Amino acid sequence: MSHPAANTSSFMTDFLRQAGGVAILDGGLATELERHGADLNDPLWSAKCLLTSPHLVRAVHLDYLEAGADIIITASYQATIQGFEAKGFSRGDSEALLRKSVEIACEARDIYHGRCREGSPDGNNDGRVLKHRSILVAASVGSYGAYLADGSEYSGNYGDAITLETLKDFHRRRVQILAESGADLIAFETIPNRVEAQAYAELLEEEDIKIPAWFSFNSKDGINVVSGDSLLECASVVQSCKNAVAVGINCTPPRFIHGLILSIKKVTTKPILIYPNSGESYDGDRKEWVQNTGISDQDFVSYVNKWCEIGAALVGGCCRTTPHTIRAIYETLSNRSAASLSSQ
Ligand SMILES: C[S+](C)CC[C@H](N)C(=O)O
Ligand SMILES: N[C@@H](CCS)C(=O)O
Ligand SMILES: [Zn+2]
Repeated sequence: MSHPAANTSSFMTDFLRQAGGVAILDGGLATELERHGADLNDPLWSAKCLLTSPHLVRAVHLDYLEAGADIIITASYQATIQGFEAKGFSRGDSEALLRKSVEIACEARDIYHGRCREGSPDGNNDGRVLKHRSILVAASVGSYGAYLADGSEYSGNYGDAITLETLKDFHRRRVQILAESGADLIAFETIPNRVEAQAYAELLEEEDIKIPAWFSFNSKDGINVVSGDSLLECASVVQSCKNAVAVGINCTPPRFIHGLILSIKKVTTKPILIYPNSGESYDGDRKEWVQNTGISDQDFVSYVNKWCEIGAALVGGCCRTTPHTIRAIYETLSNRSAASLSSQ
C-alpha cells in the first residue's frame, strides 16, 4: 500500500471500507509462540524468537491470516535496541533485528497471498480462510514498561526519573527504524500511562514519521488506564495527533471493554480498536499467566457484535487468545454482514 503522510486521514477509513466496515486483528503472538514450544522466559520475551526461531514467528502470522485476520502485528513488542545491546548485539545488528520482525510478517503476507491464488475454487480449504484481500502489517512498539520485562506495562508506574524526554529518547531510534522498514503502520500497544502516549505523539511529529500509527491503552479497572491516568485524557492526546489513525484498548479483560469503548467515543472521531486478552492476569516475576480467571472463546466472541454496534471498528485478541479466537470473530462478523445484507 502507498501511504504518503498526506493520505493519513483516509488511510484507515479506506481500509475499513474495503474490509466491509470492521477489520479483524490477529490474536496473541507470544501466546501462540509458547503454544508451539517457544520458551519466552527472557528479557526479550517474544522478541527472543527473532533470534531463535523466525520460522515459527512466520508460521504464527500465517495461522492468524488463515484464521481471517486482516492485520498482523510484528514480533517487535519487546524488541528494543537497548534490549538487544544488553545481550551483546552491536547497534547495527540490533537495528537489523527490528527490521527483521517486519520482514518476517511481510513474508507471511506474501506466502498467504500465494496460498489464496492456489486455493481451491470450491472454497474447501481445510477450514482455512483463503480470501484475497488487503492485509496490513503493523509494527509493534511495546512500552518502556515492556522493556523492563517485569510486567510493568500493567502498572505504568515508572518512577520520577522517567520523564517525557527520557521516554522519547528511549523510543526514538526504534520508531524511526520501524517506520522505514516496510510496515504499513506502527502499533503502539499496551500503553499504560499518559506520558508515554504523549512521548509517542511528539516523536511522530518531531521525526516526521511517514507511516500512520495506532495507539492502544490497557486498563485494569474498566475506567482508567492501568497507571490510574484518565483514559479520556489519554485518548484526547491521540485525538490531537495527526498521524494517529485509530485509538483503543488491548490486553485488558473483555468484561471491561464495553464501558471503555463508550468512554473513548466521548473524545475521539478516530476509528476505535479493541483487542482484549482472555481475562487472565500476568505474573511478571514468573513470566506466567495465572489461570482460572479467563473466559472461553465462545464467551469472548459473544461480546464482539455488541462492541461493533457501539463503535469498535477493528477487533481482535491479545494475550492468551489464539487463532481459534480470531476464527470465531471472523465467523461472527461474517454472519453479521450476511444478516445486515439480507435485511436491506
Ligand atoms: C504483555 S506482557 C505479558 C509481556 C511480557 C512482559 N513484559 C515480561 O517481560 O514479562
Ligand atoms: N503483540 C503482543 C502484545 C502483548 S500485550 C503479543 O501479542 O504478544
Ligand atoms: Zn497482551
